[in-house]
Amino acid sequence: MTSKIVVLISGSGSNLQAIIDAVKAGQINGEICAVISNRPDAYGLTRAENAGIDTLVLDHKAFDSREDYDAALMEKIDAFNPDLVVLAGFMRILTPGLVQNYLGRMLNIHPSLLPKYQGLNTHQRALDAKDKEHGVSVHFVTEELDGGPVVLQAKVTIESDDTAQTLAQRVHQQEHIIYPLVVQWFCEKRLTMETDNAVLDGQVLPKQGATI
Ligand SMILES: Nc1nc2c(c(=O)[nH]1)N[C@@H](CN(C=O)c1ccc(C(=O)N[C@@H](CCC(=O)O)C(=O)O)cc1)CN2
Ligand SMILES: NCC(=O)N[C@@H]1O[C@H](COP(=O)([O-])[O-])[C@@H](O)[C@H]1O
Repeated sequence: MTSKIVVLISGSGSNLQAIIDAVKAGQINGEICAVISNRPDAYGLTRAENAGIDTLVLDHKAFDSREDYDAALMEKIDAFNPDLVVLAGFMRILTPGLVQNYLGRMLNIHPSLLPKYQGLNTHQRALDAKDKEHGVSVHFVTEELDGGPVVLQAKVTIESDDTAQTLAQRVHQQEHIIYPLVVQWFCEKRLTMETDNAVLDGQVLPKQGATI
């Protein structure tokens, strides 16, 4: 049975593109039913249109409150009755009501080695802290911002001449490898969220997720 996927974006959509490519290549047994953006200018919308995927813009600026926005967003998402909701650079903090509705079937990709650097501006924060390594985490979405069970991480070494831009570029490369893999695990029904844990092939994953 092909899994139905709705992807939420806010920007360039390079992670969306990686997932589109993996579906097209048969790596992911799923169908991207729709791509929804909170920003009308997101290039990811063009990527979706080029792939023949339905797109929808739900501009958060058109709503009076976060709750009103999320209620409208839920209505749009549920119209596709997805098995999985993928946040691919979706830059809105989601309210508890929406998160509960998709608990265990909503994934996010975050550009840090969680639990380090939840929130924004992660690359510069890692540089400012003079960290030796950085990376990316794919996790289930819970009410706690970037606090959900981690499924998989990938690491990159921070070089002495790195800027936030050069670091982000190397992190992106890892993102495009691990996100399609995690989506594939979910679509193969190998990956679940049980209480506060990510479980792969029946095994509870460690705090930092699986290692590939
Ligand atoms: N309840 C949750 N909502 C979201 C999660 C989550 O784990 N739980 N993950 C984030 C994704 N994210 C980082 O990975 C993230 C996105 C947005 C923000 C943020 O501060 N957004 C601001 C607006 C910023 C902007 O428009 O540029 C806001 O919503 O006011 C922090 C982290 C997705 N949501
Ligand atoms: N807090 C969420 C966050 O910062 N997510 C990050 O936004 C970028 C989206 O790129 P993309 O639009 O090219 O996929 C990615 O680097 C992702 O890790």
